[in-house]
Order: sequence, then structure tokens, then C-alpha cells
Amino acid sequence: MSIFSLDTINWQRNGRQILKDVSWRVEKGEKWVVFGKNGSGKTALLNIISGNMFPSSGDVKVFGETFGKFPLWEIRKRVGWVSSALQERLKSHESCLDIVVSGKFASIGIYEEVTQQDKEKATALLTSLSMEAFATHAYMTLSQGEKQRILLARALMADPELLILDEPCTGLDIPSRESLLQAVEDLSRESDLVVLYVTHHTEEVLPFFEKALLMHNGEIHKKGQTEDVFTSGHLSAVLDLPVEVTKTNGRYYTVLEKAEFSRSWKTGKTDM
Ligand SMILES: Nc1ncnc2c1ncn2[C@@H]1O[C@H](COP(=O)(O)OP(=O)(O)OP(=O)(O)O)[C@@H](O)[C@H]1O
Repeated sequence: MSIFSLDTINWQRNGRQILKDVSWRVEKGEKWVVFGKNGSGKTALLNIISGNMFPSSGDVKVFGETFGKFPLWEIRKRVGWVSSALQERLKSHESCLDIVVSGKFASIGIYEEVTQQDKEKATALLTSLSMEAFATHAYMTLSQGEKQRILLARALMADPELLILDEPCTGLDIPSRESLLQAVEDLSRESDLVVLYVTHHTEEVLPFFEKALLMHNGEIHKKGQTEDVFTSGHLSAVLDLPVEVTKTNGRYYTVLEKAEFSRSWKTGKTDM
């Protein structure tokens, strides 16, 4: 079953074309990586899928419902989102347990009745992420890696069908990054949950992300099986920079092709 499908989506703002002819279909249970340079349109794309923005043209179907014929807030409730923008908006003096519970209502703060069942569910999520000891701690006292785990638990509180992780490893050291990635895999591998994982770092692409999409200047450059997408040629094209991609133990590592880079730098054929 298709969780969402985008058909020839265009989005313009202030006379500028930000998304161009984007078509993408994602099926139940798929785990995707979304990769592209700063400003390539990744967030704009995710905002349309999650019902936060309306495209200028094109058809969007999410959870089998067509945009425009279905309340967008119904869609938003079924999407879990982890991003640094969300981290900034949260009320940082609240306890971690309350932050997780607020995920049920998709609210910043809690304005509705919280049941014992809600608390138990939030506690179970904290435990599954090895964060139970932090339940009563104020969110603002946590480290960046701990905060991201709380946001992941919060996103899962409403049993989403679609989980968007927008650069969740930003600011994390290698052990925290690896343990967050492992937690994402453990929590979603066997489930029907669709995960869209946005990153700028190829080494974060765990083998369980079987599909990948590359954005370039608001267009999809390539999408499909990750191993066919994460090649030196495709990444060089979307980064506008000659890079070499190698695969070691199932992970992708990207380095600059130095000789090529210094040549293009001198001739001005790079936009870096
Ligand atoms: N509401 C808006 N009004 C005008 N321009 C916008 C708006 N939202 C995004 N843009 C522009 O659209 C382009 C794509 O932005 P977007 O945030 O989708 O990029 P991104 O790929 O998510 O980048 P990053 O990796 O830096 O987060 C950018 O040039 C941005 O300035």
C-alpha cells in the first residue's frame, strides 16, 4: 500500500521555483534516505508530504487521501517529526516524560487530560530508548544526544505511520550518533512504519535504509535502491563537486577528489 504519492509537484515562492516536477511514491514499511545540498528543497518537500504546506501545482495523496479533500491536521497527526527546529520550539523546562506525552497531542506543552495509560506508554518508550532514568529530568538539562532520543520517543508516542527524521544526528559525537541510528533501526526495522531520514552525511546511511532520493536544485536527481543512488557520479552531480564514494561494511563514505577539486576551484567550475 502506498503511504504517499506525489505527482508532478511544483512549489513557487516569491517568484522563485523551489520544487520542480517532483514525483515520488513511498510504500508501507519503506525506509528512505533523503540527501541533497543546503537549499536543495528537502525540507520543502517534507513539509508538503506532512501536510504543513500546499504545493502550487501537482497532486498529493497521503495515507490514501487527496490533498484539498481532507483536513491537513488529520494528516499531521499521523506523522512523527524529529528536527532541530522542533527542539528549539519545545518548552525546555518541562520534564522529559511530559515532553514525550505531548507527542500524543502533537502540541508544544500539554493542554489535554493525560491518562495513566499515556504515562505508561511514554515510560515504555523512554525505556526502549534507554532513557527511563531521565523521565523526571528537565529537558533543558539533557545533552544533545539525550535530547534527540527524547524527541524520537515523542515522535513515536502517537503511533505515527510516517516518521520524518530531519538531520537527527546534527551535533552528536560518533558514539551518540551510532546509538541513535541503532535505536531508529531497532524501533522501526520490523514495523510497517515508513521512515524518511534526511542527512548531509553519507556515513549515517545504515544498510537498513534500502531506498534513497537525491535532491538537486528543487528537483529529484535520482531515486531508487540506495546502492544504485549513492555512487560517486550521482553524489558529485548533486553536490556540484567531484567526490568519491566508497562503501565499507555496508556504510558509505564520501571524500573530495582533491586533484579534481583544486582544478575546478582554480577554474571557478565549482560553486563552493
Ligand atoms: N517559505 C519560504 N519562502 C521563500 N523561500 C523559501 C521558503 N521556504 C524555503 N525557501 C527556499 O527554498 C529553498 C529550499 O529550502 P529548503 O529548506 O527546502 O532546503 P533544504 O534542502 O531543506 O536545505 P537544508 O539542508 O539547508 O536544510 C531555499 O533556497 C530556501 O531559501
